[in-house]
Amino acid sequence: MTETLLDRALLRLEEAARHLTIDQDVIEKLKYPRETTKVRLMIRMDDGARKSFLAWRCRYDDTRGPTKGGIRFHPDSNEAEVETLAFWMTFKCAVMNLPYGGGKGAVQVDPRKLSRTELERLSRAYVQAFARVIGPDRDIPAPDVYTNSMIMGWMADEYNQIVGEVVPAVITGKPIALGGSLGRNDATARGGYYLVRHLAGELALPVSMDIVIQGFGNAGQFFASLAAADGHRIVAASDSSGAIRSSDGLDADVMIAAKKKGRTLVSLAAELGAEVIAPDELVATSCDLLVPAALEDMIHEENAAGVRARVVLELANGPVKPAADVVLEGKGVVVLPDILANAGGVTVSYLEWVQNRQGYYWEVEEIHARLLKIIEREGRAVWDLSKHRQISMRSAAYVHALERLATAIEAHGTQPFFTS
Ligand SMILES: NC(=O)C1=CN([C@@H]2O[C@H](COP(=O)(O)OP(=O)(O)OC[C@H]3O[C@@H](n4cnc5c(N)ncnc54)[C@H](O)[C@@H]3O)[C@@H](O)[C@H]2O)C=CC1
Ligand SMILES: O=C(O)CCC(=O)C(=O)O
Repeated sequence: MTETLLDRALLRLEEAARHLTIDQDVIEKLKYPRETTKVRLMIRMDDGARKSFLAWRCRYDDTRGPTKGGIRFHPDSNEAEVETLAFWMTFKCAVMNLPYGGGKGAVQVDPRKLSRTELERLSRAYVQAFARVIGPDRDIPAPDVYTNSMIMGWMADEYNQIVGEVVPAVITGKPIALGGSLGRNDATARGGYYLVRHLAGELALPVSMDIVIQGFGNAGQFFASLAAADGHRIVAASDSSGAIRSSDGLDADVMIAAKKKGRTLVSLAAELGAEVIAPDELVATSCDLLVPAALEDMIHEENAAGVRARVVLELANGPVKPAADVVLEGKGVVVLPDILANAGGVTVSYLEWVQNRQGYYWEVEEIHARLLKIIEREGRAVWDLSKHRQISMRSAAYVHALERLATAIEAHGTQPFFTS
C-alpha cells in the first residue's frame, strides 16, 4: 500500500511516544481522525453554468477543546491532506498550550481561476454545507493557503445569517471591521521570527542573517518584511511561478508591492538584479536561515542533501519529509518544526477568539506582547527538552505536545465525553 501524508505524520507520534511512558489508549485515540465530513459544493458560475467542488472539514481531536484550524483552497487538496493538517493542528495547539483540539478544512479548487463573485459564492456555500460542523465551542476555522481575511469575512457573515445572530468567535482571521484581531495578518511570520530571535544565541545565528524564503504568500512576505526591517538579507525567494536569487539581497518591499499587484517573483528578476534559478537551487542556496513557507513535502529525499543552511524554520505545514529530516539531522542542520515555528498564526487566532468572547479589543502592542510571551515560553520549553533528552527539536515538540494530550485524554476518564 502506498504511504500517505498521514502515515508519514503518524511516524512523529510513534517517535514521540517512544520517549514517554504513555498508555496505549492515548495512541489509539490520536492515531485516527475522529470525524471528517466530505461535501460536494455546487455553485452558480458567472456565465450561468453550475459547477461542483469537493470540500472537507476534519475535526481530528477535541480532547483539549473545540477543534481549530484553517481552510485551504487549492486544486490539489484532498482528504488525506486535510486529515494530516488537522493532526498537525492537534499537536500545534497542544505545544502552545492553547485550549483547542485540531481541525482543518479545504476546497479542491484553484481560486485564481474564479471571479470575486464566484469566490464569494463558493465561500458561502462552504459555510452552508458545514454550518452544523463548525461553531465557536465546536470547531473554529481560520485562513490557510489561498484563503484570507476577506474570505473569512464572507464565511462569518454567512454563519451569522444561518444561525440568526452575530457570532464573531466562530471564525478567526476576519477583517478588523467584523471583529478580527489586530496583528493576525502577520502573526504566523511574527511567531516564527520571535522564535528565531529568542533562540538565535543557542542556534549560533549571526546578528545579520542571509535568509532564503520558499513561498511568498502571507507567511513568506510578512517574514521577509520583519527580517528586512531588522537588517537581515533575503538572498533568494520563490513563489509558484519559480525562484529568484541575488547574493546582494532582494528588496522585500519591492517584492511585496509587486505581489500585491498580482506579479510573479520571476517577472521581477531583472528589476531586482536577480537571477532566475530552479526550485531545487533555491533550497541549495547557502544561507543562515532557510524558511519553507509554501506547501508540504517540498524538502525531500532528493534535495535535502543539497541544503546549505544552518537552521530551517518551518513556516509551512509539513515542508520537510521524515526522510529529509534524517538527512538534515545528519548534516547538523537544526529544524525548527512547523507545530512550533508557525504556531504564531493560531496563537493570535486564539487571542482573536478571546477578544470576540469578552467583547473587548486589545491594541496591537498587547497582541504582540502576548504572542511573544507564549512563543518564548513554549519555544524555550521545547529547546530545553531537546537538550535534556538529546533529541531533535521536532521530536521534543511532539513529546511536549503529547504529554499535554495524554494528560487531557486520561483526565476525561474511562467514559469520556467528546462533542458529537
Ligand atoms: N496563513 C496562516 O495563518 C498559516 C499558514 N501556515 C502554512 O504556511 C504555508 C503558507 O501559507 P500562506 O502563506 O498562508 O499561504 P498563501 O496562499 O498566502 O501563500 C502560499 C504561497 O506559496 C506559494 N507556492 C505555492 N506552490 C509553490 C511552490 N511549488 N514553490 C514555491 N512557492 C509555492 C504561492 O505562490 C504563494 O506565494 C502553508 O503551509 C500553510 O499551511 C501555517 C500556519 C498559519
Ligand atoms: O489560525 C488558525 O486558527 C489556524 C491556522 C492554521 O491553519 C495553521 O496553523 O496551520
